[in-house]
Amino acid sequence: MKKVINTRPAIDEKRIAPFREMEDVLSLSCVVGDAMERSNVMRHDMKPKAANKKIIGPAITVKLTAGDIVDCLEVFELAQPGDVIVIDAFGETETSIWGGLMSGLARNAGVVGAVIDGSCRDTDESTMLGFPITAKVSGPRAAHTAYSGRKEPISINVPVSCGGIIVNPGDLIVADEIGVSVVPYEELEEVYPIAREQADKEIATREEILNGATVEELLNKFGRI
Ligand SMILES: O=C([O-])CC(=O)C(=O)O
Ligand SMILES: [Mg+2]
Repeated sequence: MKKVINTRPAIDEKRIAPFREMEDVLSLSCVVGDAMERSNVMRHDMKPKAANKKIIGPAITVKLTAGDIVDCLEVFELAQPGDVIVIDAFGETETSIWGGLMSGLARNAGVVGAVIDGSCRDTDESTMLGFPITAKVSGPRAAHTAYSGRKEPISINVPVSCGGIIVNPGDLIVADEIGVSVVPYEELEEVYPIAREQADKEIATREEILNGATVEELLNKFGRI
């Protein structure tokens, strides 16, 4: 059975850290999407299914095979602390490829969340562990791995399609209760100052609105809402 396991190109944590420090920013996936002129925003149906907290970190990618999707048990040996596991399960909704025990293994590897274009289950377990999952759907039916023991076909650290967006290994994932934005690794340094500036403007605008500012006043001062 097909098995491709690539090594991810080295990640410069200095490019990732400023985004991690934005964890408290409200509407973060929107701010980051805006900073890329609305590109690289996943489909609306990619939503938190467990432990509703933000997921910020570089992607380790998993590509599964439509018609023969499996549990990606090998990814836990490859994931680095701080990683986000991004799984392309071809949007399959009737068979879950992630469960609560896998959340425990991911957490032990230091993984900060999973983003799945497909289905997950055992979401109560993942919430109990504080391990956030964003996925298309959730449902109880398992993949065949639990019965067959087969963990292939699988490709790890290849470009994948997730929520309608191409994700390369090392791209930055920003997921919150609203959705998921993806910053290509080579654009991190360009996108960060734009996102930070918009976040700061929004904080100031929010304050002005609480103090009763009008749309005209806000446009004059900030140039946008
Ligand atoms: O079969 C699965 O999807 C895996 C599972 O339940 C778990 O990790 O707890
Ligand atoms: Mg389970």
